[in-house]
Amino acid sequence: MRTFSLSNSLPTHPALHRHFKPHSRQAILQCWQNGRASCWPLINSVRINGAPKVQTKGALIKTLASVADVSLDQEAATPSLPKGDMWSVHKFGGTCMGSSERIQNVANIILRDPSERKLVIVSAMSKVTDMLYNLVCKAKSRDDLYLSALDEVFDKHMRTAKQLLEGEDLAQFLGQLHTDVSNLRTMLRAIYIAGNATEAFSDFVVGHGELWSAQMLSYAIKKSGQPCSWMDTRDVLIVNPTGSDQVDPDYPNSEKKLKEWFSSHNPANTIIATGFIASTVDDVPTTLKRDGSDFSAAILGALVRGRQVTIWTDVDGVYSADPRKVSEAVILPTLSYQEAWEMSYFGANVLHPRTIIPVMRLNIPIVIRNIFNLDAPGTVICEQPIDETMDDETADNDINKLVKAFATIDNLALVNVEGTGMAGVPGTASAIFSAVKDVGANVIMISQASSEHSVCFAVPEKEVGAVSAVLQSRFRQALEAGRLSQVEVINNCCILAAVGQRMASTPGVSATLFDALAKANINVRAIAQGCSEYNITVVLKQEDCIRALRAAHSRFYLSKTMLAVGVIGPGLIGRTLLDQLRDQAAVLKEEFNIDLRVMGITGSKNMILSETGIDLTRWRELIKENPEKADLDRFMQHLQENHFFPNKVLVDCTADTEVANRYYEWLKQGIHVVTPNKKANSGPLDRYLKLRTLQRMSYTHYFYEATVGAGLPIISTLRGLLETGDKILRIEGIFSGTLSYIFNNFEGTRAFSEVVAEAKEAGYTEPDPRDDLSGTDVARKVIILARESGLKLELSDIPVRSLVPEPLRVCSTADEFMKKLPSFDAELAKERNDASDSGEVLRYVGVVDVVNKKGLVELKRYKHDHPFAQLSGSDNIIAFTTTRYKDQPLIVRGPGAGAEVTAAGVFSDILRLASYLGAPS
Ligand SMILES: NC(=O)C1=CN([C@@H]2O[C@H](COP(=O)(O)OP(=O)(O)OC[C@H]3O[C@@H](n4cnc5c(N)ncnc54)[C@H](OP(=O)(O)O)[C@@H]3O)[C@@H](O)[C@H]2O)C=CC1
Ligand SMILES: N[C@@H](CC=O)C(=O)O
Ligand code: NA
Repeated sequence: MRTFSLSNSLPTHPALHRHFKPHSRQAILQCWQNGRASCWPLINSVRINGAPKVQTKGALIKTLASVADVSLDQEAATPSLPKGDMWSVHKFGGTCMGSSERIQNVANIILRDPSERKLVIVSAMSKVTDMLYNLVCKAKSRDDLYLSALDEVFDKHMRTAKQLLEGEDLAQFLGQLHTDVSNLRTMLRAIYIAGNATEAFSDFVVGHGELWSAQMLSYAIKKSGQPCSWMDTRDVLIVNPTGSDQVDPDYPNSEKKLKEWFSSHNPANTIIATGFIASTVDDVPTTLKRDGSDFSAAILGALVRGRQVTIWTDVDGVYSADPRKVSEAVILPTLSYQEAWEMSYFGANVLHPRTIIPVMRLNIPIVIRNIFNLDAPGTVICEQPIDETMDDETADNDINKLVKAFATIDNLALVNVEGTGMAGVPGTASAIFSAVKDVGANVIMISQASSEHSVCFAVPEKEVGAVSAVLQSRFRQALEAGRLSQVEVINNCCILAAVGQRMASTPGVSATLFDALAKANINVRAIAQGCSEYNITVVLKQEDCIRALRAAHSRFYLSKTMLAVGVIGPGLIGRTLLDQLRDQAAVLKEEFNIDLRVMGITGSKNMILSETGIDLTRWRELIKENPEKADLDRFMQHLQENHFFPNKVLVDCTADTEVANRYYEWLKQGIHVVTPNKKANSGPLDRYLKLRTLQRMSYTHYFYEATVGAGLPIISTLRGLLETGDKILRIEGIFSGTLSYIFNNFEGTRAFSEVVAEAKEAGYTEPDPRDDLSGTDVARKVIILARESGLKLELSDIPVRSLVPEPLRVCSTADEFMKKLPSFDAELAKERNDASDSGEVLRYVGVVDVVNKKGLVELKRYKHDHPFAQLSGSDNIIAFTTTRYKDQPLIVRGPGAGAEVTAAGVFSDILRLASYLGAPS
């Protein structure tokens, strides 16, 4: 018993009142009043009142010690057993005991453990239990091969022992092995003759694997000079069978037997005990069934009141998600018993729930460690662990820390029983589930909305046929009478569960989970969360499973926003963007928690794809040296099928209408779109409206800032005005970087065609400069802004003044056009000179006249002092006249074309997307 005395100040100590609920306070005070009396049971019954730092019983005692001068004395836990806290309990599974080298390795680990007393539970050598079961099967089916199979078992142990042991120890072990095997031969012969074996017979045979491995390990330790005993746990562990494949430990009888064993054996301080095997109260050999050795370790750990139980496996600990599905999954340093329990249900590599119960009752920590990686500290499972890395306030506020882990269950079906006749009718749920029970189906989750019009539940897909049939027949009358409308089966479902004890009572956790799923465009079919709040379960489409797991994991656990990017059109803008992404990727990852990966690059002829992200320092070589034939369908599919990244974006850096026509399909599939290509927003109005409607209805984003004024904030400024309730009256300006450059530099000293060639060279023009000179590019921008302002205009509604000489409109290529342009220089020179003669300059302007619902594009003359006459380079200038900006328009001005600024505009749309998806902004 632990006993302690408390100072006089305890009853009034503020910490006592702050940290503990009334009944706990009472228990503590009772301890205090009893002075050195037996307080541990009372302390054990104390329920912790969410006191952030006082979350384990150990921490409670420490807190009491600090606030109230508690002095701790420790006496033996059980009079005839060595003191509880001295015992360090280990369990080594079959893989750890797989060969002589591995057994020696286990011995070394035990030898290095400095604990005063060690209790080590071992499984049979790997595969031996199966070999032994197989012997029984063969004998039962009168297959003579059981004899040679028994020889194999014998040989395996003899070989191992010979490699591991020597001298007297070896002789003793082999002597025992001979005796056991000859007994087994007799027993198997009896089974062979009877053609049958009782469970006790079978358990007796199968238990030999543990007997031999425990003895070998015990000799190996002794060989190194440390005294060691071995324990046949059939002498100690008493269990009661409670059904097929299940037993309950009989603690009082086991404790009694354990004390007797200690007094009769007077064992060494290190004891190697057999896992898996036990006896019934009638002294019949039996086993602990599935996960038996873990269970043995937990029961024995509890019986000796161990300090901790270490379960040695071949993984570094418990992961935050299945690492085969989420490569960013991390090892959890701590888990509460309840969390481990939840995780184990979902098949995580943790203990079976029943193996947790014995130690959980006594708050003995379980440590999961990797025998093949001793440097890994493993995962500690204990009563609500304290995360020492964060202070209480952060812990409470940080939603990302509240969810510990995520898990999934595949191949489920949802059954939805629906109808108006269910509401307020007691017994409906019971009738449904008793029918389900009758066909032996396992109900994995249940959900019923409070309107009571439907109950839905998930079962393994392979069981749903039987469930559906039994419900149809059991509820035939109700279905025929219309009280139930349907028993619906939804196949191809899976479950995603978020697990974390601290989710309890914390607002925002489920919102964050659902937000992450919505942003990854994942539809949730059903939801369940018990009041314990340890687990939020959502049912999803099977095909979304891994994507959902990754979206949720990255949102909560890594708080990194992962975005898979597909770049279409590595021309001037596309390649500049790729270079900017290359230069900025590391900073975004480290400082902004945004993980951008370019998963594919495609031009019109060639493409390259990657599963994990293209090396952007080498993409030019890769696409030249090892390309695939370009195929936009496959390109999109590649991005879509990569479940690794929950969020995907296609960046269209072409000027192609065919590519733009695909945005609708991409958005519909949950792929975000970012583009500087004007074709979609200035194409047919109905197509544009359909696209915008779809995008507004979904969580999928479509950004196109660079379509007007390149990197200048034109679209976002306009949106800001509209969204805050301003009314746009007129938008007017110089929207073409090319035409701006041309007229800023066409000053009479150089030919028109020469200046056009310069603009093309500088990267201001469209792929075909005729798009700029014809006024079409300006008209497209006018249309984009007009539509954004609510006008329903078509491109053909905008009259344009084309600067492309009539005969050159038919040139088949841009190059041909550029070659022929000089012969038409005289025409524009005249127009320029006329303007100059009257003290004016030429400027190509666009206007969105919202008041009169029209747009226009024209070549106008301006006086030298007009702001439009003062531009330089490729400057755009855009003036917004609005209800709020009426006397003085809001003006945005700056370079409106060019590779760097345009690519930066596209890049900043990608980052805006990342921030919409949850990245810090
Ligand atoms: N230049 C600027 O200042 C600004 C440009 N923009 C816009 O940026 C976009 C790109 O312009 P820019 O980089 O100059 O053009 P480029 O001609 O340099 O590049 C176009 C790219 O698109 C590719 N491409 C064309 N059709 C397809 C297709 N069907 N499938 C896949 N790839 C295709 C081409 O590939 P391939 O070579 O294999 O045919 C090429 O890589 C245009 O929409 C333009 O309007 C917007 C604002 C400013
Ligand atoms: N060619 C365009 C590029 C930007 O959209 C221009 O010159 O403005
Ligand atoms: Na812009």
